[in-house]
Amino acid sequence: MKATVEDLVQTRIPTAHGEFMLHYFSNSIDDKEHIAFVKGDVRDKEDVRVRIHSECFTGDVLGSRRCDCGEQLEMALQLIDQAGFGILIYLRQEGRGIGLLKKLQAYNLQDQGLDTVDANIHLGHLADERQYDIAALMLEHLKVKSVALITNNPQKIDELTRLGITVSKRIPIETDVHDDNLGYLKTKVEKMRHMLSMHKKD
Ligand SMILES: Nc1nc2c(ncn2[C@@H]2O[C@H](COP(=O)(O)OP(=O)(O)OP(=O)(O)O)[C@@H](O)[C@H]2O)c(=O)[nH]1
Ligand SMILES: [Zn+2]
Repeated sequence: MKATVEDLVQTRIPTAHGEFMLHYFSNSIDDKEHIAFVKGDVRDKEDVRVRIHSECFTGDVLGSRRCDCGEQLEMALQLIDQAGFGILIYLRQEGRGIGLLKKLQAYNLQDQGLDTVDANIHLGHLADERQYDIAALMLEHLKVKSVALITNNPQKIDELTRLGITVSKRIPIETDVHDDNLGYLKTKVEKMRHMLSMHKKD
């Protein structure tokens, strides 16, 4: 049976990047609270700026410098605001799908010398367990014609395309490289094919 999503509540959220409508979705795949944060009118539009952001409690909420998530979240909202319309999909796939507990254990393994990929594998997981079916269904529901995807990750483009979404463009989202995130970003480039230029800020 085909998976489904249901747009249960829409509510207005004013932000530093203008006013958004928060769409709370339920779905037939998991019991998590996935969100589409929509600015302006996206219906039947081409090249809609879309960020598919995976939950990162440490980066998004606590401002951890181990990763680039918090900065990317802010940048994505800015990019959407600049266009006047767009969507931030917030998927509850903490720790690339392995959950917060395992991600924190993986951090401790990384402090012992493993990289992000090997730490996941050491814990019995794949390097990346995320799925994008729910995001694709949300985009279908919002009637977006084509997507300018805000990402450095080619796998996200491949997966969305496989799921029937037209990705017309890619918009890079690069944050500053510093000592705390250098290893993490290098592993993304070397092992996960991320398109990052790795400019270090002096
Ligand atoms: N397992 C694990 N997950 C991590 C780690 N660091 C960050 N994450 C999670 O990674 C997810 C973000 O994915 P990233 O690989 O940083 O970036 P991406 O979303 O694939 O790519 P972009 O679209 O270019 O940002 C979030 O769910 C974070 O919680 C880590 O060391 N181990
Ligand atoms: Zn993060």
